[in-house]
Amino acid sequence: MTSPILITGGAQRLGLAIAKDLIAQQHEVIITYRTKKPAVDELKALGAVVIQADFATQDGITTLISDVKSQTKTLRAVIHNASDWDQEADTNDYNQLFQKMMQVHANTPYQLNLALQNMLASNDVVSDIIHMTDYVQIKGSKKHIAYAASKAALHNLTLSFSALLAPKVKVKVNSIAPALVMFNDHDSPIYRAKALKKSLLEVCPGPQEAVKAVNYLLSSDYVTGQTLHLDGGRHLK
Ligand SMILES: NC(=O)C1=CN([C@@H]2O[C@H](COP(=O)(O)OP(=O)(O)OC[C@H]3O[C@@H](n4cnc5c(N)ncnc54)[C@H](OP(=O)(O)O)[C@@H]3O)[C@@H](O)[C@H]2O)C=CC1
Ligand SMILES: Nc1nc2c(c(=O)[nH]1)N=C([C@H](O)[C@@H](O)CO)CN2
Repeated sequence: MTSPILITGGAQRLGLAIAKDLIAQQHEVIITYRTKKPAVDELKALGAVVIQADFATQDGITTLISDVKSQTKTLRAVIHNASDWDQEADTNDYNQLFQKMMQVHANTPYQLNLALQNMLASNDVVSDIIHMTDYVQIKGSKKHIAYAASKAALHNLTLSFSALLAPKVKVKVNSIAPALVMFNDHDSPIYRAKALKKSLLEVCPGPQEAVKAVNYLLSSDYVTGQTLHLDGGRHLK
């Protein structure tokens, strides 16, 4: 019996690339999406289960948990990918910004992991939780302060849940910490040139770099409580 892999925020960019790759490997995939996009119908046509969910509210989290439980009794993995990259310059309501960042990047993975842990434990073989964090978990970010703090909190969940879910239940829990992996369409040429210079390799690898990292962690029998840094050597520059 194969158990599905749950990916939050799977309707675009890294989450979509990961979902398509896992479907191509014959995994059952469940994705959540906040805003309906053509990719949602594309994934459904490929056999994925697609669930609309906005984690901004407690009801959104609670409903998603219930929806997943109505879909399956077991899980092979949960990939916490859903994220907003918000910055302080875009608001003067810092309380709302901080709450929003913590809600999507820390509170949601925290509650989903606790609610779904038994489904992960019921999988025939070892299972995985993957937290998509960020390079800035180790150094902060002066332009995305609340975002960086929430990603650091998410990484701390990796440490706590890896200890909680082993050895009694065999669930590996790891962070994937990208730096610049995929530009946004609106990124200007000046921004792109500046961002590339921040790493040693000075490249933007694209979403397949995250796909490869996910597949490595899923294939591992011994990595847990770790961070896979996808940063092009930025930490040494
Ligand atoms: N791209 C990169 O270079 C980097 C990415 N990362 C991390 O990797 C992961 C994937 O990155 P990327 O693909 O660029 O992510 P995106 O910015 O494309 O966001 C992924 C999805 O998250 C969804 N989402 C945002 N907020 C919520 C919410 N409250 N409830 C439900 N869904 C929500 C978005 O939905 P909607 O479509 O409705 O907006 C979006 O589709 C993220 O966690 C990101 O922080 C880290 C460093 C670099
Ligand atoms: N949810 C998102 N988080 C992040 C994104 C993104 O597009 N969506 N992008 C980045 C940058 O690539 C940054 O790592 C380099 O400038 C960070 N987080």
